[in-house]
Amino acid sequence: MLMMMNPNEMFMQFGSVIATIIFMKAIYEQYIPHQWRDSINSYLYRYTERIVKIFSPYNHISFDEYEGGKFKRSEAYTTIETYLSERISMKARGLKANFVKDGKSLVLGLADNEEVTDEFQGVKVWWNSRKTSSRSQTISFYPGNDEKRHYQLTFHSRHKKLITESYLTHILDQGKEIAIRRRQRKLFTNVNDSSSSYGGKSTLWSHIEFNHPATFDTLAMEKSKKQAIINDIVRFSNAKDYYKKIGKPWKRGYLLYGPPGTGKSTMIVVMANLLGYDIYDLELTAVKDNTQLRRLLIETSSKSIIVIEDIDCSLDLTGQRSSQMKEDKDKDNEDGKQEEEKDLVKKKMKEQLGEVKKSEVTLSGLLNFIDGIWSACGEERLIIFTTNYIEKLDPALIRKGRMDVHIELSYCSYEAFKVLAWNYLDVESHPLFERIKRLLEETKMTPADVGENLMPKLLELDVDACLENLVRALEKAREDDQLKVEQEEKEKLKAKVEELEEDENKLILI
Ligand SMILES: Nc1ncnc2c1ncn2[C@@H]1O[C@H](COP(=O)(O)OP(=O)(O)OP(=O)(O)O)[C@@H](O)[C@H]1O
Ligand SMILES: [Mg+2]
Repeated sequence: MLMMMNPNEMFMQFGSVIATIIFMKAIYEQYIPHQWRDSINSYLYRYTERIVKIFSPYNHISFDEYEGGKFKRSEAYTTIETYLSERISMKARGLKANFVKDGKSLVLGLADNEEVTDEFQGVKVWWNSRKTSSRSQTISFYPGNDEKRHYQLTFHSRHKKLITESYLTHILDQGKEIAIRRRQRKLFTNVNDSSSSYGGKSTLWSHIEFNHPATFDTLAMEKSKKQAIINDIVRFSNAKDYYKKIGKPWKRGYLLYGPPGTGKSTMIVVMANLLGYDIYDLELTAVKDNTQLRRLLIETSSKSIIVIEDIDCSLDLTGQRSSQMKEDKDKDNEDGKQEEEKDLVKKKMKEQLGEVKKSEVTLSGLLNFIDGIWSACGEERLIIFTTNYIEKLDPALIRKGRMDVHIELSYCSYEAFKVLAWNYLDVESHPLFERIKRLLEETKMTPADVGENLMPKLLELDVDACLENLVRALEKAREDDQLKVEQEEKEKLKAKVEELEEDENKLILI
């Protein structure tokens, strides 16, 4: 019939069909009560959908919001919700906003009955967020519809293998990663009685929310060295199968060493921020004994960094195995004695403050903690030691397999200074940079001190004043170094003279 009509007639016919549909819709919305319309709509939708499905070349997979009745939210649904909200909801017209757990940030997701497309290896798929409501049979405190939500994935049946074997795994992995990045991270520290509880269980760790702004971009360090560290930790965090293949626990040790104020603690923070890990700051002197040390390790969660700062003066571990080696070294290293006294004073002060209970943690307990049988409990963990004196540490403590990567954080180089100049003053070049470069080559100044000298002292930012302030500080440090060298020369000369006088006296006596 259609073939015989001329375009005008066809247009007229088409127009009258549309007018009839609009008229029927108006009658329907006018006279059918609202609460019936929902159920009629869902019946209509369900039956049309069934008919469409029979003839359609497309497959569908549904992911219900709840599994096992109404009580347990499906993990797959939550992960897909996270994936869609981060990856593709921006393409959708209808969005809804939810708070994430910490109640601080809003997350946008797909509004109900919204459709959005995604692409995977060149294949297009469609995601629908569906809400169906049915009169609830159960007695509920909140009479009304028993709303059920689900996501529906639609794809062409010729891509069934790719979607079911790769795409679904891909979005679940991505969704989990996004969730970890979004979760509120924690900073744990050990307490020596299980008074605190976490997740409803008593634990030896107490925690606070961890929000530290430092990133690898703000860390003052040579670019190549920084990139090598980033590659190493990112490779580690993606190496679950690799560690399984080589039969090793999925953990990696880092020893950060260098003078005070060179960024060891900052490095720990930027590593945790990059990987989205929690930090367990382990104060060894507060650990009663090896058993408690093992318990602390067992209670740490995966995707975390276990930190022992200043390992050289945490416990008297170094004296337990290499006393002979230490004595030899101290003999010909006078300032070793002063350091020794300094550490002893530090420890005595802590004991007086009652901080240092007599801890019975032994070196072997610690060695096993890091790379023994116990170290295999839990996975995806970094263990980081920091120290100002690497030479004091027992070789067994820092061998490969325990401390796999040794990273020296040292005095500020010119390249590191430029990172700080950008962080503090938003400048990438300046006439004073050449002078500062030369001074940094002649003088040792830690990034902490460089940063402090760059910090604007006035309300408004005066870049020249800040850089001039740093130049003055570097020149003063250079003078102090020269004075110190002259002083040491004088000491040596004086000691030499005394030695000669002694020999002369001996000669006279003979
Ligand atoms: N390389 C760096 N990049 C950026 N900031 C740094 C760097 N090194 C030190 N700082 C700054 O100096 C301060 C001290 O740094 P940090 O605590 O990391 O030093 P540290 O090496 O851990 O010192 P210590 O050995 O005394 O514990 C921090 O506020 C940090 O912002
Ligand atoms: Mg530190």
